[in-house]
Amino acid sequence: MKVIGIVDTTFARYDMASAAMDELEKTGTGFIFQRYTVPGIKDIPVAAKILFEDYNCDIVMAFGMPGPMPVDKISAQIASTGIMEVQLQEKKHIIEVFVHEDEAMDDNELSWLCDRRAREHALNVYYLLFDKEKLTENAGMGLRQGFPDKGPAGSGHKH
Ligand SMILES: Cc1nc2c(=O)[nH]c(=O)nc-2n(C[C@H](O)[C@H](O)[C@H](O)CO)c1C
Repeated sequence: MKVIGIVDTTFARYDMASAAMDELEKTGTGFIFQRYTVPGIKDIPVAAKILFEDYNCDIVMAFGMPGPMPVDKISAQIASTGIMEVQLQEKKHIIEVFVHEDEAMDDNELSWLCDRRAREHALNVYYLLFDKEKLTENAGMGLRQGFPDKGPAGSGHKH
């Protein structure tokens, strides 16, 4: 039985964690969740570390929403750096699912984007845990989580 850690924030304006857990439950079995909600993105790294060390998580999904102000962008950079550090310390993945509030033009698009990105990254987590070859099949395919995929570049050059 694998343990999937879920960290999310009260700062975010959409419940991405519930969307991801719903998607994972539709996709397969063989895992349980440990959820840990913190105030904001800078609180995520230590929450993820606690989930790995005290709750035996095998992988963590980290959901956060940086706001639109320069101070929020700096907070996102700090949070990401901390998340990287925890991944290297623990030798385990943290899939960072951040939606910047200014990626969307209005609240409707924001909620749509959050839901899509959370669900698509939930599938990535499932594959990382149970079916790694599935991701290799899609290597170089220009996949995006949320907005439409970009697809592979060109068709002329083959290795
Ligand atoms: C400026 C700022 N911006 C954000 C943000 O854009 N998104 C977010 O989730 N949290 C933000 N926070 C809160 C911090 O991440 C953190 O929760 C507090 O500093 C308490 O440790 C802060 C302080």
